[in-house]
This record gives sequence, C-alpha cells and structure tokens, in this order.
Amino acid sequence: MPSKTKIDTTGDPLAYLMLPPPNETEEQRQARLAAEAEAKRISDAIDEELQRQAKAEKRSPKPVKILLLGQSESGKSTTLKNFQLMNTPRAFRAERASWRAVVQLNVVRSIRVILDAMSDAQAHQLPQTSSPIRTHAPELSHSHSTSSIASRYRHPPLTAEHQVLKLRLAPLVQVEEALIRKLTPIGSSELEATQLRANGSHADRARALDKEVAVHSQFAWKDMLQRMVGRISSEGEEGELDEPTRILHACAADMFTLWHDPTIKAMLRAQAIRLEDLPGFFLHSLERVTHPKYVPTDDDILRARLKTLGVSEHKFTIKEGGMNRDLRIYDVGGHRSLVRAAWAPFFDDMNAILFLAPLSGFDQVLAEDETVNRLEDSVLLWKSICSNPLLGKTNLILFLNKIDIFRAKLDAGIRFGQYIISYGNRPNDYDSTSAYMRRKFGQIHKEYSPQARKFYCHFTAVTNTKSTSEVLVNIQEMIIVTNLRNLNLAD
Ligand SMILES: Nc1nc2c(ncn2[C@@H]2O[C@H](COP(=O)(O)OP(=O)(O)OP(=O)(O)O)[C@@H](O)[C@H]2O)c(=O)[nH]1
Ligand SMILES: [Mg+2]
Repeated sequence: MPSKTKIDTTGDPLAYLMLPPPNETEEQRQARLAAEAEAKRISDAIDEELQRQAKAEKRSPKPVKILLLGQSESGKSTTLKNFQLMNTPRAFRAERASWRAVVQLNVVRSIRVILDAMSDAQAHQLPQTSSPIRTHAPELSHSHSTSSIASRYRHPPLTAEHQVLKLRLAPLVQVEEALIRKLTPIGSSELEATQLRANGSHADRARALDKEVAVHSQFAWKDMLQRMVGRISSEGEEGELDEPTRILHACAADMFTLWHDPTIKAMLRAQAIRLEDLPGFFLHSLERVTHPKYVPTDDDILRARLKTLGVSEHKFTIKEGGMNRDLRIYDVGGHRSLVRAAWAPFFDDMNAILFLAPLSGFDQVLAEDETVNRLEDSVLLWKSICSNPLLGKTNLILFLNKIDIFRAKLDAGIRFGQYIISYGNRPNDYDSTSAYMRRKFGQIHKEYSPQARKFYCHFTAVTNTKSTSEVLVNIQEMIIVTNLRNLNLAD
C-alpha cells in the first residue's frame, strides 16, 4: 500500500520539495528514510568539523597584516617580491620563466625610447655650434625657453648609419605588439596595455612613457605564461622559438651598437633622458637577456617592471618564537587617478603600513600629472596617511627608497636644491640631502599623527635583496611581537 503522509505545506515553498513521492511503497519509504538519516549524519559531521575549525581559529593568533602603500613606481611590488623570495623562495623561483616576457617587453620599451628620441632629434637637427652639451636638465621636463629647446638638440648630428640602425630595429614594434598580446589575451578586460608611439613630440613621448603594460593583480598571467613557456621548452629546438625571443635575439647586436654609440649617448644626455634610471632597465645585460635560452635571475625579476592594477593578497606562514604565524601582505596599484581611492577599505584591519617614498623622484614629475613633482607627491601622500584617523593606531614604516638612483643622480651633479626649493644652497651630497628628507618625513609623522607613535624609517634600495631582507626580517619580527603584545593587553 502506498503511504499517504499529510504535510501542511502552506507558507513554506521548500516543504513541497521535501514531500515524499505520492505513490511511495513501504520498501521505498524505508530506503528513503535510511538515505535521509545518512545525509543528516554527514551534514552533522560537517557542522561539527566547521565548529571545531572556527574554535581553533579563535584560539590561534589572528593573521598579521601589512599593507604596502606609495605612489606608482615607488617599489611596492618589488618589496612584495622580496617578501616572497624570503618566505617562499621555491614558489618565487618556480615563476622565473613567466617573467621573461616582462623583461623582453622592458628591453623593447627602452629601445623604443631611444628610437623616439632619435626621431625627435632628426626632426630638429640643427647646424652644429660650439656650445657645451647640457647634461643635467630635469628628466623629461618642459622648458619653453628658446635656448633650452636649442640645447636639447645640441649634440653631434645623427648620421646615415644611425638611420640604418633605426630601420633595422623596426621589427621591434612587432615584438612589442606580440608581447602585449601575450600578456593581454583577447577578452581579458583585466589588463591594460598601451604602446609607446613611434613618433611624436617631446610632450607626446613624456605622455607615452606613462602608458605601459599593467597587469591586474587578480589575473593569473604567470600561470598562463608558465604553460606557454613549458610548451616552448618542451618543443626544444631553437628553430621553434617564439616570435619575440627570435626577433630580440636577431636584433641583439644592433641594440647593443645603438646603446653604446657615443652620439646616441650624447643625444640622450642633451634630451635629459637617463634611461638607466627608468624602471625595467636591462640594456646593460643585452647579450644575456636576448639569448634564446634566457631565464631571468632573482635580480632580473626584482628589476622587471609591470605596473599593478587593483589589490592583491599574499599569504605566508612564518616561524616566530617556535610558532607558525600567518602573515598577509597586500599590494596595491599606486597610480593616482585609478586606484588611490581604493586603498581606504584596506586601512581598517592592518597591523602595519609599509609606505614607500622614492627619494630619486626629486627631479621628476608624476607620469599621471606633469605639474606635480614626484617627491612632493610622496610627501603629501605621507601626510595624508599619517593624519588619517582610521590609521591612528597602525604602525607606519617608511622606506625612503631608490637610494641607489638617488645617489647616482647627485653624483651626476643634479642639484637637489634646484627642485626641492626649501633645501636651498646646502651641500649636494647624499648624507646631507637624505638626512634632510628623513627629518622632513619625521616632522610630518610627529605633527600629523592623531596620537604619538614611533617613527620607523629606513633608507632602502629594494632591488637589493640582501640589504632589503635584513630590514624586512626585523620588520616582520617587530610587527608580530607588537601584535602579540597588543593581543595580551587586550585579553
Ligand atoms: N634601482 C632601483 N630600482 C627600483 C627600486 N625599487 C623599485 N625599483 C624598480 O622600480 C620599478 C617600479 O617598481 P614597482 O615595485 O613595480 O613599483 P610599484 O610601487 O609596485 O608601482 P605600481 O604597481 O605602479 O603602483 C621596478 O622596475 C623596480 O625594479 C630601487 O630601490 N632601486
Ligand atoms: Mg606594483
């Protein structure tokens, strides 16, 4: 006999779904009840496990969270790479091959800057005068006085051989396009890729320099490239190299000649372009990085430049005081217009903010706003972070970064006081200028912090893994210990 169970289903739409089939036999009913009992047993076991995990999580210390902040190109992602190299070296190195396309793109970009400067110089080629070459003009600054415009083109003239070199390097445009395609597959709206223009005025070039390949932090570009690289290396033969690698290898000698040519060097000096200070500079290792079997070293990965969009979370487990601690680092994109507003939601729960201010930016303007000096932008950003009430209790750690480039600029005779007016005529050496900036950032920290807190400040070159890891180990320790102390106080 089919069983007839009467269930009141009014008001509960789910109850209909739970009804037994209308013509259920006694045997079917027993089987259904047994299945339901088994399902309940499994469900209860899962609930129990979840409760156990939740209790365990409550007992174990909360993860320690560090947010990396600073303007675009300040070195946030490079600092993250240092954390990865220090805490998960195997995973960091497993991604080596994926970085090759980024290094290749960086090489092409540097060559494109030279080719653009050549076009600019050729368009303005002047009869030679005996006036000296201006060597220390502000990088990509725009001075409109006739004499300064003339001095931009006061160098030995470019010759027919230079023109030939330029034509021979034209296939690099193709490489740039192929690499951008590789990093930005069709339909991937998460990526923003733009190219440098082949021609264009000085102002155009300054604007174009801002346009670079950016990768969204959530996009798994490394996995994708890793698979492609795996395919290429398993194919093995040199004849089957991917197009960018093949063309870059074929153009290597011409790129080398171009970069080492004295007239080109004089032209770049006259146009105040210090390529070696720009991010992603690899022209000093052309032979190595254009080799068909090139695999990036740790150092190359740290120097490779790929702009970040969005925010990404990176988890590490580190040993501290004989215990495993969960460390989370957040890397954000620092570009002014796009992302700074997106930082605020991350302020709430951070144990520390690691703020990067590149001192080397003292003679540069922001890529996104040519009226703003980069160092001044860093100072203003620091002021807003120090004074933010949401961050009143957060440890702020300042990295006065890129001191290697900063030193090189001072050594080249670029005058700090010419750009940082308040510095005046004080000595133009590293010790005096860096101490001045440390004081300046320290004063802001003291004056604007909602309540007194310690000023942690380090002079860094985060592309130097050895010195950076020493600083980061201390910081990790300090933050974890402070976190534990606060937890104990809260108990
Ligand atoms: N020479 C030198 N280069 C550095 C230093 N710090 C960073 N760089 C380079 O500067 C470039 C920019 O660094 P990133 O870490 O990508 O900058 P970011 O702050 O993440 O920039 P966004 O993602 O645009 O916000 C990279 O090519 C780095 O290798 C430094 O101390 N010295
Ligand atoms: Mg970044």
